[in-house]
Amino acid sequence: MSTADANAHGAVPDEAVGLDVQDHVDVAHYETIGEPYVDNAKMSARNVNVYYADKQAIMDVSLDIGENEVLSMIGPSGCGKSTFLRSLNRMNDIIPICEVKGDIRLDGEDIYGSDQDTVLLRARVGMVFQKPNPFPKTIYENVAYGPRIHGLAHSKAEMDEIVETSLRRASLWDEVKDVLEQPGTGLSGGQQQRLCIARAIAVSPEVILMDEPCSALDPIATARIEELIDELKERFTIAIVTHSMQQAARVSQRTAYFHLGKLIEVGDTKQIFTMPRHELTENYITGRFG
Ligand SMILES: Nc1ncnc2c1ncn2[C@@H]1O[C@H](COP(=O)(O)OP(=O)(O)OP(=O)(O)O)[C@@H](O)[C@H]1O
Repeated sequence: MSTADANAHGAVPDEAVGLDVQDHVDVAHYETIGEPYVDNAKMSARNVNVYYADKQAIMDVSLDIGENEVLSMIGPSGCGKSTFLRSLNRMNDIIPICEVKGDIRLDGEDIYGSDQDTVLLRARVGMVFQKPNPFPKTIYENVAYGPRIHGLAHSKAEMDEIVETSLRRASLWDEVKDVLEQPGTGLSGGQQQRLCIARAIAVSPEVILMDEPCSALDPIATARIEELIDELKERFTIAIVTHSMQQAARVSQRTAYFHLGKLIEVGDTKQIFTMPRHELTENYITGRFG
């Protein structure tokens, strides 16, 4: 029996599953259960290890994100979901003590290669954060900023077109088309988050990373973002970190469960939530810890 099978069949000690003792599970040698790889990978991570100085936050994670899929990443607080997500567009580079090891590819191209331009990479792999963070500029300028620095528009008409298309795709155009010169910060929280999504879309990304994009929003604003995610996957590949299992179940096709820096289980979202194979996954989704 492999380590993975042993884990799946209850080799995790009983005392490892309580609310207060999850930190004591020694996950370092666990193998991922499920299928981390897909045929149509847009991004692929292999043997990724991430450190903050001496502390290891991600342990040997291998995972694909399939083209035009929504992959959700779930797990207890501190399990490394955001750290892994940030590795996918080199946002961790801005944390001096953070070191990423392993291989991460976008369309087969090594994103940590010495010739990679991180500004261009972050346009191709955009990010939406937990707290809506519009620039202190007009609604129009929030969306136009990225296309301008990347030279994507050659005239005012072209820029107008990009701004309108991005706001339409972010499902915000009808609400703001008459107030484009007003500050983005004056919008409601949900509108601000859709503005941030429009800003990410405006530079024509291929992948959008979302780090708990709804955690600061009310249920109605959350529902709108979830609908939007469903529409966006027609054009983009999306990876989302969420604390809401209902949200993961609603928006994603595949779900990855992390625990103490390890990718414990990954698979079809329905299977993860109805028939988890690993005891740690089951304990988390049934609310025994998290
Ligand atoms: N900038 C940092 N410096 C040092 N340690 C960090 C830093 N960011 C995260 N960590 C540590 O790395 C580990 C993983 O953190 P991370 O934020 O990735 O987890 P998470 O699963 O996203 O947590 P949460 O659900 O609470 O947001 C934690 O132990 C955390 O304390």
